[in-house]
Amino acid sequence: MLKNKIIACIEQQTQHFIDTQETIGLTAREISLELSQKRNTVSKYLNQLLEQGKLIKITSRPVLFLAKDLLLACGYSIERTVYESLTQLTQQSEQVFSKLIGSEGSLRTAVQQIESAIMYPDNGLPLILFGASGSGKSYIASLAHQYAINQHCIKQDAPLIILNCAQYANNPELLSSLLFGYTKGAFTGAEEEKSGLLAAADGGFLFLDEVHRLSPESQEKLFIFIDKGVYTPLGEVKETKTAHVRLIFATTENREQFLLTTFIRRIPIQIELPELIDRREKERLELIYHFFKEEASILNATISISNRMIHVLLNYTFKGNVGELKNIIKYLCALQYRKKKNNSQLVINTSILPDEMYPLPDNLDLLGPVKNIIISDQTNILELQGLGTSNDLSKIDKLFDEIILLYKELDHNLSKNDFLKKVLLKVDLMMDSLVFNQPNESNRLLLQMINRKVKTIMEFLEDEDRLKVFSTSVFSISNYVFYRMQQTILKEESQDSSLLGLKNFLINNYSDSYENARNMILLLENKFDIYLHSKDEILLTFYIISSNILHQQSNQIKALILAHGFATASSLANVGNRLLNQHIFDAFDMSLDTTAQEIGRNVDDYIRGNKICQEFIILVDMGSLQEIEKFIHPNNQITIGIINNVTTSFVLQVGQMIISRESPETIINHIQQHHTLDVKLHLPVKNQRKVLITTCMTGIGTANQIKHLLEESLHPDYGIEVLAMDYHSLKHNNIGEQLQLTEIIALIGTDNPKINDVPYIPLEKLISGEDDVLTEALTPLLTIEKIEEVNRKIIKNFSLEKVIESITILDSETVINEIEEIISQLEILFNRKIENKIQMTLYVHIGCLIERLIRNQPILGYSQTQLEKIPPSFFEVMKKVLSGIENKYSVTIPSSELGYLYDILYMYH
Ligand SMILES: Nc1ncnc2c1ncn2[C@@H]1O[C@H](COP(=O)(O)OP(=O)(O)OP(=O)(O)O)[C@@H](O)[C@H]1O
Repeated sequence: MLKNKIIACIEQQTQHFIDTQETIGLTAREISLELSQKRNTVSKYLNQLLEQGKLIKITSRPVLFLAKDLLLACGYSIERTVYESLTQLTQQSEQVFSKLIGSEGSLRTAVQQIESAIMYPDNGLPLILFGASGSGKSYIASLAHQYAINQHCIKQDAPLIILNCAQYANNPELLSSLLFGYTKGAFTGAEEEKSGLLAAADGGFLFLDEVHRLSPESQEKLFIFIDKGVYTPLGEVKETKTAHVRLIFATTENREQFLLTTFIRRIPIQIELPELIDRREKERLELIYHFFKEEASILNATISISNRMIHVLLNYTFKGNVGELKNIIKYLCALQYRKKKNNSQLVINTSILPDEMYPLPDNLDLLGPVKNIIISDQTNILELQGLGTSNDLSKIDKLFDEIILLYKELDHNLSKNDFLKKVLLKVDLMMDSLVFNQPNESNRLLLQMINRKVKTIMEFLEDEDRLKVFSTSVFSISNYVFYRMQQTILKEESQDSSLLGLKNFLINNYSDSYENARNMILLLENKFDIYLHSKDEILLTFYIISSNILHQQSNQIKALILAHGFATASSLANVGNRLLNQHIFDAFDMSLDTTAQEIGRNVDDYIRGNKICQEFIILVDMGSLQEIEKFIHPNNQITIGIINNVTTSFVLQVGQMIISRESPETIINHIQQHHTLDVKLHLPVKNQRKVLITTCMTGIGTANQIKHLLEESLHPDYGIEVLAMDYHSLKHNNIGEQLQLTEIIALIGTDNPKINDVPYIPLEKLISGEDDVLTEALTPLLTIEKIEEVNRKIIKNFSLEKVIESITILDSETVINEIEEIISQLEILFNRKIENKIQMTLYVHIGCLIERLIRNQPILGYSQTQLEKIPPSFFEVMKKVLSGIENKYSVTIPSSELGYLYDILYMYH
């Protein structure tokens, strides 16, 4: 058949081309002459073969055809069917590492190191790859071999011999004989001489995987080979052998673990491959798309993958790294391939994931409705990732040109104010158009990733007190970065003097905004590996001016929109701010399953982090109001109005009232009168009762005693209440009605029930006079003189006698003497001086302990595993020291109580 003849002819000539780089016999005309066929007929078949992917076409003059599979087999990297020139084809093939995803990212240094190792005269340098299973060691070794061929460092047919040392780990002799070969009679069964893998790899590469499994003897033999290029087969006594072998080692262990230091020192190029999860998100996404594309090509099918599935694959920690990711994708495709009907797509969604990948991440709802990404063997992955060229880029360039034109009019026809107004309007419009021109579904993942990172950058700037973080601005800047990332070729920087002039104008007039834009750009470039221009610097400066995100004083109420769904709240806030022409609204976008606690915490952080505002209005969507109320920190010195509605018209209505400088109380009252909506008003702490809490594990009676001691130390005019509370209720966060709308100043007791954000003062610290927590807690409420007065009274009222008297019904003097005796015995038996503060703790603790045991209420909660860690000798000593108490009060001290005493003596301080 003519078609086969044409193929055979082209294959022959392609081989000739590979060997000699000559292009004879590769044109349609030459083939038709060779086969004595009409040129038209040959051309028709050539085009068919091209469409079937068997040939590639070089559209130079004359047009050439080459056999694709043969080129691939000989190490050419073929990514297209049509090339403009042979140079383009060969250049691409020289870039062997372009096939390695991440070669321009996380593996960039690795690739540079490998290239240097290979090009090193005369025989290259040995190198070792450190990396977890599946991180790409074998793949990189094969690419290194290919690279060496393409660079003509080794011959076209030079071998790549691979040996996994782990397979022979239990038989080091066999491994050594395999590697170095052996002589006849070297060991039983060695009936004739056999050359080893070093000899087989002569002229090429030997890749030793899991090299840490090589015995120290073999490692030593190898390093002699590295040094001198000679080795001795097993059983050989006289002669050494030589070979020219380039060595690549790999191991999953870290370098110190198994390798001889003498050996590792011989390997100058040492390369660490990162774990998959530590690579950039963009790179992980590219790997996912790449492996699906590979499957699409192998199975000759189109694959439809849900965005959720991509999200899961993107965020799952694969212990087997890239290799495992590839296997999972292969498994999923194979599974669906079996079910595939003629010509239908393979549908890949999370329902078919293997059991070990459950539970799925809980933020899947952030992705919005399920959308599918379609991949075939023709898919351009860069475009799929949104990294292809885009017209929106020109939007930025166009805007910039307009700004330059306006700038040229500045001081002639335009005042500074008018110039700024016009430019800000244009910048706002462009930012809006970027935000509202939402990307397609496959790009949404990328946008979400960018959004997260931009947020981190903005939060960093906020921590440095430079900017305020608003979801709205995070979202706008993310969109900006997203569109900026779509450029593959950068438009040349304009050398226009107006650009420099404009930059200076901003530096002179808006230095803060300009500085912030510059800082932001540095961070963005770093985080996203993109290069941003002076134009970006200028546009972002205008954006910062316009969105008013610099930290400055303002007495306007702030409004926060909280809504479920990706960017729902941000979009509403953007609309509100734009239409009202002021930055009033900030936004929190929440996924559907965000817990009440998280919502509360976010809002509380936002409010407390916002140093410039004392009054807030929060608009929430259905069902979030109660939770927010619950989690707002009681110490806030602010007024918050919460409204359960987030429609656009409502956002505008509230915004109008804020612009009219209505107070939150008025806004909430107005809404209550005119709408049937759930609303809440949270008043500042100024108006709340200030409370000190006392508590004791032994019971409310003791807590009451401590309360009295405290009350004696606080003048009633100070307006500070003391409340005795049950320890166990506090521990279970059961704060109770009586503490609502109160400000808890501090908690004093014998053990910390750990209430969020409430400072705890151990009783013994009050006794020893070492406490400064109370002073700190009282500072915002009392003058220095009054605090000193309180401290003086506390020293008097919290003497050891008085405290022991209040924690036990027994005679305090006797108890103190008994504990004193215990402490001095402990000092002798443990041969250590017990510090003062530990002594105080022991007085309070043992006092309570005696009281508890008499009441038959010992603490039993000490964990068994912890108990097992305590040396038995400790129990023996304690039993002895405490036997007096056990006998006198007829009680038995359980091990768990001894456990707490152990903690006091050895852990607490
Ligand atoms: N950066 C990458 N780009 C494209 N494919 C990759 C990349 N890294 C690894 N792979 C693919 O992942 C699979 C696993 O990689 P490889 O076998 O090289 O890992 P390894 O580190 O040698 O694993 P092991 O230690 O388990 O032998 C291979 O099929 C390889 O082609």
